[in-house]
Amino acid sequence: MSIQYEVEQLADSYGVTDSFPKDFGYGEEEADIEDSPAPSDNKPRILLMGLRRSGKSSIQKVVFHKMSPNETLFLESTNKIYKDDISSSSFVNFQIWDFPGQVDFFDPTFDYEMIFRGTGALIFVIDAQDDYVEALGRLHLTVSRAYRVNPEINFEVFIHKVDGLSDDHKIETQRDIHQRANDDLADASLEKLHLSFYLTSIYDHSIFEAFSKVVQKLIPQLPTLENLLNIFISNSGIEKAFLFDVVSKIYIATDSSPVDMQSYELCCDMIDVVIDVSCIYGLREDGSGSAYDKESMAIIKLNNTTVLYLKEVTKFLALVCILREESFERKGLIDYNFHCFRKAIHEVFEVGISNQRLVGTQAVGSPCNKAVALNGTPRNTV
Ligand SMILES: Nc1nc2c(ncn2[C@@H]2O[C@H](COP(=O)(O)OP(=O)(O)OP(=O)(O)O)[C@@H](O)[C@H]2O)c(=O)[nH]1
Repeated sequence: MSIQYEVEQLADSYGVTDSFPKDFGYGEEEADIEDSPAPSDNKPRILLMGLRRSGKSSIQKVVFHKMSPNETLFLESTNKIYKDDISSSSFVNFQIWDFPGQVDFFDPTFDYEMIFRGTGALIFVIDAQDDYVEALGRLHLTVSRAYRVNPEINFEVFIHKVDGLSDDHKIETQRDIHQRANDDLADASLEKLHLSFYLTSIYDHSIFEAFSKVVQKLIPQLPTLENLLNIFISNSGIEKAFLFDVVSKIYIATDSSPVDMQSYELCCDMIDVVIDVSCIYGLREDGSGSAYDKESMAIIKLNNTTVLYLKEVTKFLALVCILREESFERKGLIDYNFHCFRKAIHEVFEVGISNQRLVGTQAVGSPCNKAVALNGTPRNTV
């Protein structure tokens, strides 16, 4: 049971003391106070850009609005910037701006400096099933403009719709796009501008994985979360643990062992099952109540001696673990360690929230604005 000590040490390193309030209710007023720390337009943003029909709106709808991939076939073309504030339902307190296909940087009504200044990440979507030469030109123009305004932005390139490509074709497309995009940057003496590439599709979990990585880069507490997860799993005999944003199923942190897609998919499926069952049988007779609350927990034993263990951490976050049946015999220890882990997570975000308040007066576009504000644990004090 050494975890408690180590967890407390970590929390202490964040300046947490025992006198911190420990009531983490889910009352509506509490949520209101923390959910609206700034006027919505000032929230850090993630931009979705790319050519027409590359799949931007589909990505946003599938990841954050539970739209089924097939329904995206009927999405209409976006013709103005669509600002989606997901902070009321998600841990990550940011806005996603979905741009219409062609953004004209020379249009005087388009204030791109203002937009890029408050941006944490710019996702550029390239349709891998289409000829991507034009998209590469657009990518270069967009990232070079954005970089000049705000070099702190994370530039992420989604090579999208790869469900239609064979495995060899996927690798070849990624290599080619990577090479050409970086050559264009080198020609413009922009070697310092770093692009990250992901192969994505809305028809599998790759889009959630890619979005997880994009969001993780914007979470300042990530190293602490990873440390806490490492301590938790090594003291509990757990093989893999993910900290999930329940609503979007993006994982905001995991322990440092490598992520394999199958484990991630298994945990995503578990969240779906738990929420679906809870929606059907967990609400009160008059339909009130919540499908996910403090009591939410589930254990699923698979027929291959694997156990899945899910528990609520905060209003928006759940811990989902994969472990062997033998390790689950020490369930008491796991539950106790989880209790310490949960407490530490709350404390980490308490500190995050108080720090946010301190820097809250800083202007949009200042370096600290790159990190997204987080919907940690709502509290009743301002
Ligand atoms: N095969 C496949 N099709 C996709 C994928 N993502 C999106 N699509 C399809 O691509 C088409 C265009 O998607 P949209 O999301 O409307 O594209 P957009 O980039 O928002 O388009 P604009 O609003 O015109 O800029 C739709 O028919 C989607 O169903 C994917 O991962 N795989």
